[in-house]
Amino acid sequence: MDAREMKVKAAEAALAHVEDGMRLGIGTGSTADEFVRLLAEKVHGGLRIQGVPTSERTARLCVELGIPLKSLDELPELDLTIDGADELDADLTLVKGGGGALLREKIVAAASARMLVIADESKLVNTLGAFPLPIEVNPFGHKATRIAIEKAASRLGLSGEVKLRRGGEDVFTTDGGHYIFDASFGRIPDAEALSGELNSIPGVLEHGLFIHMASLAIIAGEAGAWTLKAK
Ligand SMILES: O=C[C@H](O)[C@H](O)[C@H](O)COP(=O)(O)O
Repeated sequence: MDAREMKVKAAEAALAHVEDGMRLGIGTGSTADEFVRLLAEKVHGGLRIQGVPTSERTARLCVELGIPLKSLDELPELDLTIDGADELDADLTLVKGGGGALLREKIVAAASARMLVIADESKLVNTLGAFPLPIEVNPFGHKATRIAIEKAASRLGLSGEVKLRRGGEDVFTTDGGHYIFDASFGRIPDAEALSGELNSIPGVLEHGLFIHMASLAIIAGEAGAWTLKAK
């Protein structure tokens, strides 16, 4: 089974958690896209849901496939969000933002009663940090913000390149018009401490560590899909 087939397996298993009438946060990325495609089939078969997309990319795919959408302002309380991750550990702490959608993803997940993560087994790690941590920042003063991020990391004994994400020739900008730094700190032994340090920097809008947000993960591997529950 290749990575794409595993993503489809995880997405299929996630569909079992979607109930008629739900207000559903819809994630971003290649795994979330597989979920959207399967969800669209259910919607065409009569399932009634209202979706809130976590990015313009997901919104476009949902519209193309006929999934009814609302904005989070129209539907500020959600039953369930289903989203992918770049990394997750056994405590269901996540690294997200590889696709640049982390701020909206975190806002939508925080507005949801439950967050369900779907991933292929390559995303499950013992310690987070092999995937560079995305940090969304205000373009204003972003160089000063980078220095503040490096200093904050060094207070925790972390170091590594903090690189401004580019999209081709240009600086990558998020749906909200912000920049992203990808921080290669290596292993993150204390995600809560790093989160606290990053959140105290004024130019940081959000970081990709999702802590105590997901209640369940569906991981797909060669042997099929299995679930991991938050402790
Ligand atoms: O910003 C993007 C999101 O956090 C994605 O959910 C994450 O990057 C995982 O994406 P994929 O399913 O493509 O690996």
